[in-house]
Amino acid sequence: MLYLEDFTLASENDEWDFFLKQKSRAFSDYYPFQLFPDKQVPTLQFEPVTILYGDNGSGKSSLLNIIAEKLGLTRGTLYNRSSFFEDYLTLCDYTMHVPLPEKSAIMTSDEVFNHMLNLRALNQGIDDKREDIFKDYLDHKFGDFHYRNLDDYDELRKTLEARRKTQSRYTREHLQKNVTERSNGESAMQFFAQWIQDNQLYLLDEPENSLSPARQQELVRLLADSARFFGCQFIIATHSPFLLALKGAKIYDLDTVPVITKRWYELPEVQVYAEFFATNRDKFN
Ligand SMILES: Nc1ncnc2c1ncn2[C@@H]1O[C@H](COP(=O)(O)OP(=O)(O)OP(=O)(O)O)[C@@H](O)[C@H]1O
Repeated sequence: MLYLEDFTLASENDEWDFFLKQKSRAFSDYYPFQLFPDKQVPTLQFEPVTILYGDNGSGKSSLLNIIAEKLGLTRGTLYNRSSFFEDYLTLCDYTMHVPLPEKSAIMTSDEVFNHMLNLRALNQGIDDKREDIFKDYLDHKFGDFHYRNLDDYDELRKTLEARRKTQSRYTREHLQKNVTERSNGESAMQFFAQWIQDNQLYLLDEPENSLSPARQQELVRLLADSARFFGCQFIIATHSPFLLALKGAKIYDLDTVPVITKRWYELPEVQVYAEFFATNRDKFN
């Protein structure tokens, strides 16, 4: 599905005009101004899956964030805009094919990381509570309790229960189970599987982070199916050879001047992997 048809960054002339109108010159950092003119980025024409490729610092994340902020996409963590970000956005333009679905969002590694921290905090809370329940069990099992009147009924009930049950059974029955423990990669994959909904536009910034090669391939299947069968559009910044090889994806190479589209096997990073495995082929026999 196509929601966002194209996106045009501020032109070099727009950037110059903007600076000529500035009264103050007291800034040393004009980000994201001055990042893209030298790269000669054309109007980006999107497909159901479009990938932004480039070396570290080539501007993939910046481009994703500019698109996300211009479109007003939802994001799970705060984005710290620089002083000139808003001015820059006014100089960008885009075409929507159909109105933007309302749950469309950008996802960066911060969101995945937060998800993992939340799971851990939840389990930590449960673990802390377990200590309280252990203590409660021992107090009731071995405490010197005397029933006096109806106000003590609750304590009596707990005392009888503690004397009847083993510590582990008592704890189990009073405690919510820990959220299933997962590795970082498993949690990240679970996050994507839960987070991606039908018929939305998603911008993903290096979603391969913390995923093993096998899980990256699982993510590729999820993204391919979501785009093909469930009405999603994706714009992805990535270094992952598996994601770069996503079937039918259009890839913009931000390292080439002017920026052009390439096939996945033409990309230098993919060729590095190919050469490495070709050089070491004898070790696999
Ligand atoms: N908030 C910011 N303020 C100033 N400069 C920034 C800011 N964010 C990024 N930059 C600069 O913009 C350039 C592009 O960075 P960006 O993070 O977009 O690259 P990237 O291609 O996503 O890199 P990577 O693959 O390492 O994630 C870099 O030189 C970076 O230092």
